Amino acid sequence: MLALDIRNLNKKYPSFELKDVSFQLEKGYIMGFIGVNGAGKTTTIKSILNMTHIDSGEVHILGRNMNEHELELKQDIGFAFGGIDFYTRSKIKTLTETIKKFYRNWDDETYTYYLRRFKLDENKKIADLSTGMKVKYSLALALSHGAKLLILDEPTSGLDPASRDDLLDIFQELIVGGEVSILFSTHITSDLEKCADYITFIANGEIILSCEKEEFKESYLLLNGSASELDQVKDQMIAYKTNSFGFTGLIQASDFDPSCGIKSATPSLEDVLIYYTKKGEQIHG
Ligand SMILES: Nc1ncnc2c1ncn2[C@@H]1O[C@H](COP(=O)(O)OP(=O)(O)OP(=O)(O)O)[C@@H](O)[C@H]1O
Repeated sequence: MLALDIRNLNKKYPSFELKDVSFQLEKGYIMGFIGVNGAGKTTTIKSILNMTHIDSGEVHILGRNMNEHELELKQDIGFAFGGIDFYTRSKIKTLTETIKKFYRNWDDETYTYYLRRFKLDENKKIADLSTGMKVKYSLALALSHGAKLLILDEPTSGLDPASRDDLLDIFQELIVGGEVSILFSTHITSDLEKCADYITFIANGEIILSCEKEEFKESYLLLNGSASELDQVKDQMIAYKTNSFGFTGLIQASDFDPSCGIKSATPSLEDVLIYYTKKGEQIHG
């Protein structure tokens, strides 16, 4: 069963456009949503959650149409956009009392567990929390009402390395059993190396590739060659940089003929992001 099924989302801003965005997330898995600044991650996430008007397209969550079943579905979705920046003069305790009333399956025990795990003091005011603490508080809320689908926009970006590692452990704990699915956007590719099952990559409002993580990496090759070998592959490469030894660049695996003798290796996710960003340009290293 699909936890998330997004079909042909289109949305136009004056200077940006989501173009036919489609991807699917199988129930019980973690999907990392990657792309550079301004690629359209937040716009896609807001479109999924009906927080922005879309021009066309359909979103199905846990088998139901989001437009037709938004209120029920929001009970099953935990979402977080960075930290909380409203009711900043309230204490955590007071804000939680208000928010929990919206959720049928709110669980005080789970909430207390995450407050402890994130070392959050309920008596602190929102305004007095650090950026990372605000992120942790919004995650504690998202995790405490039995959500079956978590949609998190850059959940790890304000966190220190130990907290980030802990959060990735929590993600992995949550999907055990196959009932919970997670979509999270990030720039931190090491987070994805650690815990994503699937990768969806967006650039300029278009989905470039959405598939299982290893398949994603194997779709590309990192080439290392001498200056004289560059001419053989230059036109097929996504991007490359030259140095005193020759060149390094990214190519679609299907565009590469291994018999040409140029050294190739599977790239890291970071390599794919970096070179794709420079698509069409030549980087002088
Ligand atoms: N309300 C809006 N009105 C007009 N343009 C917008 C609006 N919201 C976003 N945009 C534009 O849409 C583009 C995509 O923005 P979006 O926030 O979706 O990117 P992102 O991939 O989440 O980037 P980042 O990694 O920086 O958060 C940007 O060029 C942005 O300026």
